Amino acid sequence: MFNLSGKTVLITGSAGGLGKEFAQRILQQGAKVCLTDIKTELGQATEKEFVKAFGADRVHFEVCNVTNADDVLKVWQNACQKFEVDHLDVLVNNAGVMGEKEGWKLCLDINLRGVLNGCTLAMEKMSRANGGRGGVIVNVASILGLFNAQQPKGWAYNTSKSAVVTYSRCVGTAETEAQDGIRILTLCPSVTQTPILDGCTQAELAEMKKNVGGFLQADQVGKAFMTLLQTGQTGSVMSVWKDCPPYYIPDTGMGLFILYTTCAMVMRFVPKSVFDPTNGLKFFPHMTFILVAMLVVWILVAKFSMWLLF
Ligand SMILES: NC(=O)C1=CN([C@@H]2O[C@H](COP(=O)(O)OP(=O)(O)OC[C@H]3O[C@@H](n4cnc5c(N)ncnc54)[C@H](O)[C@@H]3O)[C@@H](O)[C@H]2O)C=CC1
Ligand SMILES: CC/C=C\C[C@H](O)[C@H](O)/C=C/C=C/C=C\C=C\C(=O)C/C=C\CCC(=O)O
Repeated sequence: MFNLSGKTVLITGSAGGLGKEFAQRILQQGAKVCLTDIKTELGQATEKEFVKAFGADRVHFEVCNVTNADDVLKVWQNACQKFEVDHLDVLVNNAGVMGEKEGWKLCLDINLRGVLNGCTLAMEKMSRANGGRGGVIVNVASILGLFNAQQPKGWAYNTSKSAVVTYSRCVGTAETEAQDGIRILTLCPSVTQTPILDGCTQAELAEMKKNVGGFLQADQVGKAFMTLLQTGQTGSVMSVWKDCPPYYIPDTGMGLFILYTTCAMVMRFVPKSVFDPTNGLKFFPHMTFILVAMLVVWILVAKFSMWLLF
C-alpha cells in the first residue's frame, strides 16, 4: 500500500466539494497538501480550517486556474517552496465544471485541458527518467466518462470526461510506470451531493436522482478515492456507485469492436438481397442476430464438451 506519511500532494479545485474531501483524507494520513482553486475566499477558509486541524506546516492554499499552464507551474513551484521540498509526490486533477453556464469551450478548457496541463507538468517533474522521484496522478472524471447518458447540462461535460478516461488509459501504461515511476489513475463517481449541483433545478436533480438511484455523499467518494490512490494499478479506472463498494472498469471497447467487426466480416457472405450493409438501421438488427447465433453455438459447444467429458 502507498504510504502517504510525509508525502507532498497538490489538489486542483479543492476549496470545497470533493477536492476538499480528498484533501482532508490525505491530511489524515500524514501528508502535506497544497489546496488550489480559483475561489480565493473559500480556499482561504478551507486552508484556515485545515491548518487548525493539521498544522500550518502541512497545509497551504494557492489560487490557481487550471486552464493556464503557467499558473499550474507557478503553484507547483510555490508548493515545493512552502513545504521545503524539491518535488511533489501526488497530483490530483480534480477541478471541474458542469459546462452549461461556462459554455462548451470553457468547459473543455477546464475539464480536459486543465487535466492535460496538470498531467504534462507532473509527468515532466516526477519522471524518474528526467531525474524525478516518480509519483501518482489521480484524474477525477465521472461515470459520464464511461458511458453516455443524458444529463441536463449538455454534451460538453460528457465529452470532456470521456476524453479524460481515454487519455488516462493512454498514458497510464506499464511502460510509463517502469520508465518514469508514475502511476496514473482515474476516478469516476456517480452523481454526488456537492456544490457542482447548485446550478441544477429541482426537476433536473429529481431526474438525475431517479436515473442513478440516489446521490452519493462526498465521504463515500472520499473512501473510494483513498483505496484507488493507495492500491490502484496504473491505468486503472475506478467507478463509485451509490451503496456499492468501489469497483474497477476494464476497457472493453476493443473486445466489443472485435466482436462487431467479426460479425461484419461474416455479413460479407450474406447476399445483399437479404440486407444492405450500408444501411446502419438494417445492419444492427442483423448484427444482433449473428451475436445471438454465436452465443447459442458457443453454449452448445460448451455443453457438448461437457457431455464428452462427463
Ligand atoms: N459532484 C458530482 O456529482 C460529481 C463530480 N465529479 C467531478 O468531481 C470534480 C469535483 O467536483 P465537485 O467537488 O463535485 O464540484 P465543486 O463545484 O464543489 O468543485 C469543483 C471545484 O473546481 C473549481 N474550479 C472550477 N474551475 C476551475 C479552474 N478553472 N481552475 C481551478 N479550479 C476550478 C471550483 O471553483 C470548485 O471549487 C469535478 O471534476 C467534477 O466534474 C465527477 C462525478 C460526479
Ligand atoms: C452535468 C452534470 C453535472 C454534474 C454531476 C456530476 O458531475 C456527474 O458527473 C454527473 C452525472 C450525471 C448523470 C446523469 C444521468 C445518469 C444516468 C445513468 O447513470 C443511467 C444509468 C443507469 C441507471 C441505472 C438504473 O436506473 O438503475
